[in-house]
Amino acid sequence: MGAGIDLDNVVCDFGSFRAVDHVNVSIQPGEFFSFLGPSGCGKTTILRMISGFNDPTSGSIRIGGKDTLGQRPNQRPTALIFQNLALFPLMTIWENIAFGLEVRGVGKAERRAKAEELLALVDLPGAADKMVSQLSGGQKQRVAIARALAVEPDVMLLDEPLSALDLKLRQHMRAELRAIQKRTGVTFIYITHDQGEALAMSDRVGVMSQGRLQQVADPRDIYNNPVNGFVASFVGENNIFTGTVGATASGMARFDTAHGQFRARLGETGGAAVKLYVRPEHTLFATEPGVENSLPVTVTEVAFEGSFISVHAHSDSGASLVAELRNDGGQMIPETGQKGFMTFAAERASILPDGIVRAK
Ligand SMILES: Nc1ncnc2c1ncn2[C@@H]1O[C@H](COP(=O)(O)OP(=O)(O)OP(=O)(O)O)[C@@H](O)[C@H]1O
Repeated sequence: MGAGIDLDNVVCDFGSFRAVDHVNVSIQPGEFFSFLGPSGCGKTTILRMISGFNDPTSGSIRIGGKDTLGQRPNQRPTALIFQNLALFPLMTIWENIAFGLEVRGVGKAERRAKAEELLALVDLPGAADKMVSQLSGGQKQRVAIARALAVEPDVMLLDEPLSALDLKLRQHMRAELRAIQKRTGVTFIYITHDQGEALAMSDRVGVMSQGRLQQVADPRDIYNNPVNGFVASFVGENNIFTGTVGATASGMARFDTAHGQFRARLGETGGAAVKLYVRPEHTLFATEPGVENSLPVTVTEVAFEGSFISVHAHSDSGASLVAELRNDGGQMIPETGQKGFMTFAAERASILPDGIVRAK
């Protein structure tokens, strides 16, 4: 069974630069947890601190309830997987997988048996005697995972392990990784800048910006109820309006903009500057105006994307909007140049703080 990990007010400074800024999170035993954020937001630094390759400047990290202070990487129950797999090309697959066991003095028959067991777990039965060069990118990835699992870690730390694979394989490996994690019960901590990957695989996601954890929640909540403009924009697309909050009632508010008055859900704004965010898939094109949240527009482009159709439009007041319509035959698809209305339901639109969570 996997171990839980507690990050308690963790800070990491490189000289005067603060790479990780007061991060607090408890990851549950057996959880698949992803840190998601743009390049340079501090994800790798968090992973390196958990594995023991970097020390926190302040704060503490507990693995399985034990403080890791002073523990070297090889004293921690963690295994690390990188994008660069570093498999040994001159060893067979089973020798690669059993390498960590050999280092620990485990006998050959036992090593071979363990390697076979792990190959079955990662869905590569029969590959034991092949060479690394005979495997595809996705198969090599599975071997790397089997090799990391061979030493029976309580926590697997994965640093963008799928980013070198092509799109189709990456999508397939998402499901594979998730299945392997559930089969083993090992805690997985996954870092990625790919929101689709994080949402598809994780029990919970921690979204980061500039060293700070912005929101920790399950994937649906991250997407449907982002806490601020950074999370809303990093995890998905939006139509965005600037304006000011008017009258409020039961969690909803009027929002006054240069493009008219709208009504939307009011997030935790804390007095900060706000904007209105609505997803393209919650924006509709109609020939008649709706009762509220309806903007007269002219369609500028209709892009066929396969499962959906993107309708780009300009409002008479100068706003640019996008609606994504499902290609299910149930919706009227407008043509370029057509006049009409972009509308959205108030319950699907959110007024959120514009910026990011600042350090305390
Ligand atoms: N050893 C170091 N010395 C100085 N600055 C560092 C060091 N390691 C990381 N940084 C800086 O800390 C910040 C966070 O780096 P980190 O590698 O954690 O980001 P990341 O979110 O993993 O990004 P990426 O996805 O590009 O790997 C970056 O601005 C980086 O330049």
